[in-house]
Amino acid sequence: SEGSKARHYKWDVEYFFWSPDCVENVVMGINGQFPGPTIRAKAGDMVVVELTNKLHTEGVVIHWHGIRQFGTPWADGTASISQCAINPGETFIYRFKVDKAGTYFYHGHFGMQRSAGLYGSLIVDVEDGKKEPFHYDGEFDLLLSDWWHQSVHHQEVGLSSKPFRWIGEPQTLLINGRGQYNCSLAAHYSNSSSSQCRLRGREQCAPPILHVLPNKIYRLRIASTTALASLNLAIGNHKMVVVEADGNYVQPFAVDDLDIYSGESYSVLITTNQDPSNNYWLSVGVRGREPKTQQGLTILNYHPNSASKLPASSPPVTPLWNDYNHSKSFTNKIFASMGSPKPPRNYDRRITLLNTQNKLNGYTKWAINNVSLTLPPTPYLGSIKNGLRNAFNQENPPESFSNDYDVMKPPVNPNTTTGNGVYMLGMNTTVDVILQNANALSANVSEIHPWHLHGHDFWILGYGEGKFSTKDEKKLNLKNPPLRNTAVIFPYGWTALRFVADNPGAWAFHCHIEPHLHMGMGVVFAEGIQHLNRIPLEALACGLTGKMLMTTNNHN
Ligand SMILES: O=C1O[C@H]([C@@H](O)CO)C(O)=C1O
Repeated sequence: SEGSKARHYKWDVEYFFWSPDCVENVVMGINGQFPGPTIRAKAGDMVVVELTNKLHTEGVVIHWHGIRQFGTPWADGTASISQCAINPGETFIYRFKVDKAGTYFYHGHFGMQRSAGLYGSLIVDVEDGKKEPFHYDGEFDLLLSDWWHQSVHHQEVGLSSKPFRWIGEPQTLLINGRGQYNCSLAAHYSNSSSSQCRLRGREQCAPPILHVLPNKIYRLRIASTTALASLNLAIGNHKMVVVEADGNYVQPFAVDDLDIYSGESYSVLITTNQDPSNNYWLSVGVRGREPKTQQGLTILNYHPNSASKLPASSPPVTPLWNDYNHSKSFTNKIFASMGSPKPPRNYDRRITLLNTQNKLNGYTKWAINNVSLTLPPTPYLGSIKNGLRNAFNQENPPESFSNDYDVMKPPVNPNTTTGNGVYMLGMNTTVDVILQNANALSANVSEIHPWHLHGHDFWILGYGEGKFSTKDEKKLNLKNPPLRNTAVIFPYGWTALRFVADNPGAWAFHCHIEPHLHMGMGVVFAEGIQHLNRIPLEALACGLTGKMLMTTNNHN
């Protein structure tokens, strides 16, 4: 359309010293900023990011989470899948269209670089002349994350050591990259041992205050790029009306608190109609795992109160970590808004993916249908396009798992295998995925896993308990299922998804918990790569010699 334009960014990715939680550490940031700069564009715009790798000894890529990359699969920013990691000193230009208004973010997608701090917000406004289907007077973007004091290198080595060393729970929860480790903003209200923070407000770890006027409506765009934590967000005295999820409008519904899993985003509307002589807490707490991390806090500051005026009551209490009924009741309120695209009535192929924690020669892994993903050195996009059959396992990974597998018990035989095969999907076919959760290695443990799909949105047709069976099919929602790019599986449960394989490319589908992906918890889908005319050489070959050799050997 006429108003669409290119939004140009020039970014350097580098490590620098920073104090995200008042403790100095090393972060991976962009142009000296942590989190990285916010991208703000309008639907229909072209985003162009000229990314230079200023790390000393590591490659890097950036994934634009929630952007489907129609026609530009090489810009999806997944190392080994859509491109070679960008070498130190090299510049790669990401060029892609943002075709749908919504709340998105971007993050590293090589090793565990997202955990190192490589992330930022990506907000797409409606195109000129169009309106959002709701009104608001102001907006805040809240990017939630979790933070460890141990370096990501240390974490990666621990996870792939024998015996396995788990990363543990985060030290601090961050809101827009800011949290407090050695003090609490709300110590005043509790009899805990932590001391009251004495922030002057200019520190890197000072909370991002939400300055509001009374009797207005604000849109909070909330996205979670946590490495591990499932979160619950609440604002004292204020209801939130959920209007958007993962860049798709939903039927508005009001809640007191909101569960958000890594990889998800929401927009909520709040009305500042409470006693204007007070300020109010915004709290973020851990759910789904036994919390060992203090709530993340900031303040909703009513004008003209001072931002340092403490609220009259203590921060909202996060629901119990294992109150899964609370989580499910929130999830079950999310439906597509009227006028949203509806799913096809039938599917062409159903893939059932069993999620298990396993062992491999004494190492701890996560496996999908007993295959733990290890990415090959050659990006799939190039090896599939060029028919390089030695680049990865050519057999189709398993479509399902054995009928007699008991999802309620630890695996009888915990030994798994590694693999790097690809689910080749027929172009424009309708694919159903049943994500099946199961018991982990220890008895009576089954964890939450948020699954994120690249290159597509999917419809969430339903959630259920225990093992998915054919009688569950009749209960699937084909009427108004929400479109999303991330869906959670609850402990011992299943989640049913449907999408149309209509976007030529190689697409990751994986657990968005960073250490779980590192341990193999993902699969790769590919469709229609033969329909792509030309893949930019710089995505598939590194350095000038790589490009030169690609050109001379390219017989396509
Ligand atoms: O992958 C994981 O490993 C640990 C635990 O299962 C073993 O220490 C944990 O909580 C995970 O999510």
